[in-house]
Amino acid sequence: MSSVPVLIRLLASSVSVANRAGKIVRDVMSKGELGIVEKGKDDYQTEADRSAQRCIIASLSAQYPKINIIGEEDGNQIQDSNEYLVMDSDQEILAINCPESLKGVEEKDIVVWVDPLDGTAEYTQGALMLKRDSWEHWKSLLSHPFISMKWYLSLLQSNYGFLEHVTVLIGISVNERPVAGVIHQPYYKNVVGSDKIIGRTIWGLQEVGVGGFTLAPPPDSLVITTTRSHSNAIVENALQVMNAQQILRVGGAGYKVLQLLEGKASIYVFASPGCKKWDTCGPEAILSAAGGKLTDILGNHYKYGASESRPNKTGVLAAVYEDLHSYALSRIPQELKDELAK
Ligand SMILES: Nc1ncnc2c1ncn2[C@@H]1O[C@H](COP(=O)(O)O)[C@@H](O)[C@H]1OP(=O)(O)O
Ligand SMILES: [Mg+2]
Ligand SMILES: [Mg+2]
Ligand SMILES: [Mg+2]
Repeated sequence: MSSVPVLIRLLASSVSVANRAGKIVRDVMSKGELGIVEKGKDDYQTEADRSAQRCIIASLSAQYPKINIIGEEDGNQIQDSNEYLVMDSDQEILAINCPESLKGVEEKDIVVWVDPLDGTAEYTQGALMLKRDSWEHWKSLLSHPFISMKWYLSLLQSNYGFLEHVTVLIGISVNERPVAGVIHQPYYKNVVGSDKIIGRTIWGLQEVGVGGFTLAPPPDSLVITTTRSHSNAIVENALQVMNAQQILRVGGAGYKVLQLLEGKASIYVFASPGCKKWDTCGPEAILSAAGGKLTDILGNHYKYGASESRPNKTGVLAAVYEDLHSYALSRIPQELKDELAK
């Protein structure tokens, strides 16, 4: 076991712990007590964000004490409880042949960025639907004098779908660059034979490739994926200049990169400082392992060293093909770049 290079062991542990974190996310939702805390404008934290982060950080730091692990949520890193410790490792990942360039990486060279729940806005909005799932409740809402049939149906349809946008993100960086990552989707539904399976885990490793899903080419027409809960005038301006056939507005950085990987969207455009290093490290690692590119709106790569500032101040621009990324970059007006870089 110890002959397996630390980077491979860490990725194998990250896959296992992300699965467990996804179960925590679902369990908090089923219990119905979300414990929502407002951190800032349009910025929330729930019990699922806190518990999933405790699980990931406690488990990884117990096994890799010298790695620098940085999580989105504050104040819950140190816990005595062993309740959340996950010491399993994904066997498929453990069997991977480590690329020569990563064999010599030591714990002290690694920075891990953890987003225990990406898409918190969508998670809390999805809860609205699940919590009140009794038919009696929905029937009484329908007869309410101020609720129209149209509003009622759109609420019913949309809120369930939001939960699919939720992901757990673990990004592994070495020398400031993301080299491996995990995106776990706790509410992904799949049917295999007669079994219904909930949740899936996508991984990527530099020079090796990606797994846990089927990589697909981008759509024939230009489809943008972007924020649905953190828009503003500059974000909209950057979308308009792309000349796209379709704009998909979905939650979470992880989910949007998944849409690129699965051929549902051609480019991810977000001209705003809202995303942080833990939002992009894992997704960027997977996207680049698949041959794609994630940068800021100016076309520069973010750095993932432990001392880097957390916000991705100059936005996100990503695609699974280099030429799509270059096209998108060429459409962004200089004034918009200047405005974000200010
Ligand atoms: N203004 C913002 N404030 C807080 N978090 C943001 C903001 N904008 C983006 N994010 C984070 O980036 C992710 C992707 O953004 P969006 O869904 O708007 O495209 C969000 O799910 C959220 O991560 P998180 O849910 O982990 O807090
Ligand atoms: Mg958050
Ligand atoms: Mg996030
Ligand atoms: Mg988060």
